[in-house]
This record gives sequence, C-alpha cells and structure tokens, in this order.
Amino acid sequence: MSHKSAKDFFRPLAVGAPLPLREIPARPSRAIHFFDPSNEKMAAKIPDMVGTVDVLLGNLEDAVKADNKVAAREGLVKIAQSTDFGPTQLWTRINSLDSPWVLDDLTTLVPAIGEKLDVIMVPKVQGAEDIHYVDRLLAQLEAKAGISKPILIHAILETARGVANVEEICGASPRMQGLSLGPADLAADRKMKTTRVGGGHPGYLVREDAPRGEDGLPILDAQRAIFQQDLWHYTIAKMVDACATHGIYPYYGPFGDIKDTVACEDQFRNAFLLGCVGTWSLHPVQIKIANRVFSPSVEDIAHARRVVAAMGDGTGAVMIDGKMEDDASLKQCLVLVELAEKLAEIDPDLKATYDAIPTEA
Ligand SMILES: CC(C)(COP(=O)(O)OP(=O)(O)OC[C@H]1O[C@@H](n2cnc3c(N)ncnc32)[C@H](O)[C@@H]1OP(=O)(O)O)[C@@H](O)C(=O)NCCC(=O)NCCSC(=O)C[C@](C)(O)C(=O)O
Ligand SMILES: [Mg+2]
Repeated sequence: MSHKSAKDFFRPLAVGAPLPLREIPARPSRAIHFFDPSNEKMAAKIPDMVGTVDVLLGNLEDAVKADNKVAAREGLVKIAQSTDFGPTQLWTRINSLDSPWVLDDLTTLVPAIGEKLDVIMVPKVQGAEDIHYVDRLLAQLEAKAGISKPILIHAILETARGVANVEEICGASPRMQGLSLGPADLAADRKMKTTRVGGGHPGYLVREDAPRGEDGLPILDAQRAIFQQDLWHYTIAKMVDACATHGIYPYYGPFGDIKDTVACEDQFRNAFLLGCVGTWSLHPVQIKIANRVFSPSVEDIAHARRVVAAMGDGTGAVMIDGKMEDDASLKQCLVLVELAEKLAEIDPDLKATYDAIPTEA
C-alpha cells in the first residue's frame, strides 16, 4: 500500500482548488437539522429557521423518495441561492456512493452553491477509499468552479466495515470534519435484531439479582429492578476516540421516536457526556432539545469557573466542596468553559445566561 507524504496533505488535489485546511474550525453545531428540499411545506420553513439552529442540512439521500431525487437536488440549489444563512451553516447529505444519483448531486451542487456549502455528509462510508473518491472529485469541481474555500466532508458510520475502519476514515483527508452515527443502517448491516432509528431497547437490559429463599435458591417471581442499557455506547465511544485522535468532531445522529422527547434528550445527553459536539434533528421539536443538551449547563459553568479561578497557574491540587481538583480536572473544566464561550458568540440568549452566573469565591 502506498502512503502519501505528510506534506501531500497540504496540497490541493486539483490545480486551482483551494488549499486544504490545517485545522477544522470548531464552529458550534449542536443540532444538524434535516429537511427534505423536495417537500415544499418543509422547504418553505427553512429561511425562517436561519439563526434558530446551528446547521441546516438539505437531505438528498434516504427519506427522500426515489422519484423526488432531482426535485430535492434542485430544491436545495434554489433554497441555498435565495437564502442568506448568516451564522447558520449549510450542509447537505448526498446520495450514497453506490447510487445512480450521487455524481449528479456533486456536479450540480458544487458549481451552483459550492461557495455556500460548508460540509457535505457522505452516507454509508466503508473505508478511506470512499473519502479519497469524494476528496479528489470535490477538488476538481472546486477548481473548475473557482470555489474559494474547501468544502468539508462528514462521514456517517452506518456499516460494520465503516466502524471497523473508523480510524482510517477520520484520517483519510484534511477535509474530514467529523462523523455521525447512523444507527438504523448500522443495525441492519450488523444484523442487530432491532427495528428502531436510534435510542435504547427494552430487551437490552441488566436485571437486579434475585433475592434468595431459605433454601438458597433464587425467588423468580420477586420484583426486581431492571436497567435498560445503551445499545450505542460502544460505537459512540469508538467514534469519539477516532475523532479526537484526528482533530475532527463526533456527533450522535438521528433519534426516530420524535414524540418521545424525554428519551431523545437522554440519548443526546449520553452522547454529549461521552464527547459528542452535537446531534441531528429530524423534526423542529428536536432542535430545542439538542441546543439545550449540547450547551454546558449553568451549574457546570459555575463550577468550572470556580475551578479555573482556584487553580491559578493550572498546576497543583486544591479542595473545592470536599473534592480534589488538579491539572486534569482543570482541563475538563476548560473544555466546558471554552465551549460556552464559542456558543455565546453565536447565541445571545445563552451569552446572557452565562454572563449572569455569579462569581463565587
Ligand atoms: C418525521 C417526519 C416524517 C414527520 O413529519 P410530519 O409532517 O408527520 O410532522 P408534523 O409534526 O405533522 O409536522 C409539523 C410541521 O412541521 C413541518 N416539519 C416537519 N419536519 C420538518 C423538518 N425536518 N424541517 C422543517 N419542517 C418540518 C411539517 O411540514 C409541518 O408543517 P405544517 O405545520 O406547515 O403542516 C418529518 O419530520 C421528516 O420527514 N423529517 C426528516 C426525516 C429525515 O430527514 N430522515 C432522514 C434522516 S435519519 C436517517 O437517514 C437514518 C440514518 C442516519 O441514515 C441511519 O441511521 O441509517
Ligand atoms: Mg442511513
């Protein structure tokens, strides 16, 4: 297998294409809100959603009917051309690389709206070869269209092979912006015996030990607590490590039980705590949940600021509320404080909330 030299990564893959980025900007992207540009009712709502969500994503792949693929692509071009997105990012999810639509997706979108597109999400990525294909094609199209900044790539982990190759996918191109979990396709590909789009499962559980009778045997009809476990923990944790290793960003993905806003919030929060920077929103109701969950809480920021203040030059150990804080817990606190600062730059309500936190001694 041949390898590129390190410096090759800093050269564009086509003459005249924009220079690859050396760092992926940490732009807030708590919710990536999906819409079907071929659905007129949905599309009509998009201009008014600018500023209420960090990312608007025109979806061209699954959930768009085969008969509507061209209308979705054209609808996205129209919305992108006629909308000023301000601070809101514009992403798209193209059709999968083995579909008959993807080539037209790319050759249409890049010249028409390439200057406005921040990130292209590529579904069903299997390995580095898929990223290399899109990488070169984007460079050629950017060069031809005279695009000034590189369009970034986001891969969805939705095949067993993709999960096995997650590290090489993250490192396959300087365009790699991040990864999302695709729990529905991944479940099917792995032959998991579930029928859901993300979330837990009542059958995936651990049960409290049975009490024992005088004969020492378990009493099987006794009431015993059960605890549902997280089916997605392994994949999310693996995704987070791969992204952190390569300086790119992990995201949860879709939560299909739209009406169960409570379980949705739990799943999002698990992902936030494990290191994800955001998630997907499939319905307007999920945007608020994502914005709340993926913004550090007032309590966390109040505590983090106390630790930062108490730790002075950042070395040594101190006691706060009976707990030891040191260099490493300070670094965790700085993750939260820096995230809060980034979010405050784009979210005035959140800025006011964080500004109002009293400084404690
Ligand atoms: C779930 C659905 C069918 C419920 O749609 P509905 O019309 O039944 O919902 P509603 O509550 O009745 O809608 C209320 C209003 O909101 C509008 N609306 C509704 N949704 C949106 C939206 N997203 N953006 C903007 N507006 C929206 C809708 O048009 C309606 O407008 P109206 O009041 O004027 O009548 C609908 O919300 C929808 O189609 N959402 C997007 C679904 C999608 O993108 N799925 C693909 C991503 S998940 C995936 O692909 C898996 C993965 C990763 O690949 C893998 O795990 O393998
Ligand atoms: Mg999928």
